[in-house]
Amino acid sequence: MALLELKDIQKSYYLGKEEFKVLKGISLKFNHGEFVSLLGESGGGKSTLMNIIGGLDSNYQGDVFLNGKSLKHDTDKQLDEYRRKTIGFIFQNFNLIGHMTILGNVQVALEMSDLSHAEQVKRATQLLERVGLGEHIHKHPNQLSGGQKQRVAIARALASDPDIIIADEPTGALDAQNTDEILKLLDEIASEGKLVLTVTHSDKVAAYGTRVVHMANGQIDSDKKLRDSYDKEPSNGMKLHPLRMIDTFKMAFQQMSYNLKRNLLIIFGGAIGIFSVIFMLGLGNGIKGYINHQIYSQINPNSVQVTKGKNGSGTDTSAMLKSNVTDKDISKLKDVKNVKQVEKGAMAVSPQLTYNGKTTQGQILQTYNSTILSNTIKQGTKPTALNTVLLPKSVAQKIKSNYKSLVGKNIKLSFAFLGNNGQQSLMTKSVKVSGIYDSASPIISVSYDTLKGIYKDNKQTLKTNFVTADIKGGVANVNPTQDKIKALKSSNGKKDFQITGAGSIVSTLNTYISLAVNVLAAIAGISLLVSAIMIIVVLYISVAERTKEIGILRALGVTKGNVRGLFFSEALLLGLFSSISATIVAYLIQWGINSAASGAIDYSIIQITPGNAIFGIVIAVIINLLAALLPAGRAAKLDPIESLSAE
Ligand SMILES: Nc1ncnc2c1ncn2[C@@H]1O[C@H](COP(=O)(O)OP(=O)(O)OP(=O)(O)O)[C@@H](O)[C@H]1O
Repeated sequence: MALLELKDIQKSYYLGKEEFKVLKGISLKFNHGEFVSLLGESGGGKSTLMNIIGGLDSNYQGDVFLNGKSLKHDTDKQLDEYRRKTIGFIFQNFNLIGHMTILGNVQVALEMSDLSHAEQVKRATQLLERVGLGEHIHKHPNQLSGGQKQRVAIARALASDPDIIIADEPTGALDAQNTDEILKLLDEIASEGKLVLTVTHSDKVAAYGTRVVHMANGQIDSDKKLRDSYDKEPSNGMKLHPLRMIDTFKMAFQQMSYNLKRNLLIIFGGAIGIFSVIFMLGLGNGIKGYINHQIYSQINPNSVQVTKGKNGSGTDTSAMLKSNVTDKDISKLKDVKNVKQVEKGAMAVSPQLTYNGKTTQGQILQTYNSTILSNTIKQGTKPTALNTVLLPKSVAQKIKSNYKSLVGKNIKLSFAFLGNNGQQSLMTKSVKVSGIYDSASPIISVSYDTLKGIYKDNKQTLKTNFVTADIKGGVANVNPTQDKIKALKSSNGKKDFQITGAGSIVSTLNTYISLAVNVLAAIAGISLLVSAIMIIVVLYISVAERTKEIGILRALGVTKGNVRGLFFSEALLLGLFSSISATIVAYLIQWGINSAASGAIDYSIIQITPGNAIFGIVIAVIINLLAALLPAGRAAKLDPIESLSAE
């Protein structure tokens, strides 16, 4: 059985609907150890035939058999494997990869083998030594002469130990001396049992082989044996596979370092967008944290006020005044998970304080509860004793400039109330100042029993306008518990428990801050869109620049998927580098700003969480991979023959 057999190969090119028949029925058989020269007029279809034999072109009629097995119905992947294992290409214009050293150019074919990196380097070096380039292995192709370049191409073609070497005008660009040396090498390769197929215009080259095949008019018009072919079986070849992911990463990294300046600029551009997003999120955390810190240093976050009635939300006091929380409601609230205790509360509006003939108006009179932090009481104590009052500092100052001395003094407290008969009248009581607390909210506070007593004195009953629920555990429990309370049905069977007081304002405030921060981060995110477009453009340019390289890699048996992977790896690396550098810079700037601001505010105003950094990195990688979709797809679809002929 012949190593390679062509049966009635026909091939036409079409210009519009017009058919140009190039190959009109070629049948040939080739064996191991042959050095065949294919001669014929220019444009006669020699390269076309070689592309078919080499598995670069599968669009033809007739059949090619390798060891009796037809290639005709092979899939793209099988043809990739065929090129990888069976074919070694040598081109007239060398087709070396410019950004790799010549060692790299040979080694790239071995990346698809099972050899370790050290073994690959060893084999590539040996092959380069064999073609006489042992001293030049670290040079780049542009530092070599034409003859030297062609010897690199020969070493590369031999790297994967293929059975067939296809050399399309291997000496076309060389002088006489180099031609002789290359021919000698090709003959040596045939003598090792490989089939060497050369396309040539030169009779001298043709005379060097074991057989000359001549083509005319798309057919074989002569097939002459010049001497015996070499009677040697070739070695078993090596185990080969498509590029592995790590290899595509390595190649993408090499390519990036070759175009270092350009890639650094792209990384910088991408990093600006990621930095803005991470930094905005960190600033948002800081501002939210700072505001909460300020508020929670004055009120107890784990204590929430609950009232009843649709309009009782927020600080709507008139609605709160009408609200009446029943004992049944209170027992329901006590049953809510994480509610530690429930305190009754009541309130009145427009309280007046008279001391030494001087009257001051306050805003709200409220029963003392745990929303007031005891550490904000700077003078005196809580108003737990009957008929005592706790004053906010702002109100106390209005009564007496030396407000601290008010503690222990008796003061007249009066406030309006809506009587049982619907009439508004005034209640008055002399109370003792128990203490003064430091708060932004001007609430005058007495105990529930004190207020109840005043009502009783006036023959009125005190309604429980609200209750204070103490929530167990950390601040994190507050919001979920508030939600559970809001979802409860009250004694009238409706869902009308409301959260009031500062706690509800804090959570509303937090929602607004988060919203504002997310809007800012989204605006910063627009720069990510710009960087995505930049990546698309850069990768398209990269595909255009590397068209020839893609052709070379495909000829070596690199699959379409590998080519796609190369560009995805490049995009992924760009995304990782830009987002990691953006994260580092964001943390550095956070450190700088927080240290600089530490004198003015005792709080870290920028708080980038690990979650923010991971979010930035993941977003960058996703955006870059999405941006790579089109260019990578385009690169994978490139036709290897057209790519090889790209300038
Ligand atoms: N992609 C293509 N589309 C259309 N026509 C093509 C294409 N490739 C080759 N041809 C035509 O097919 C014919 C054979 O080309 P081919 O390159 O195989 O010839 P050749 O014998 O190798 O020529 P040369 O000795 O000059 O290299 C030429 O007329 C060429 O113009």
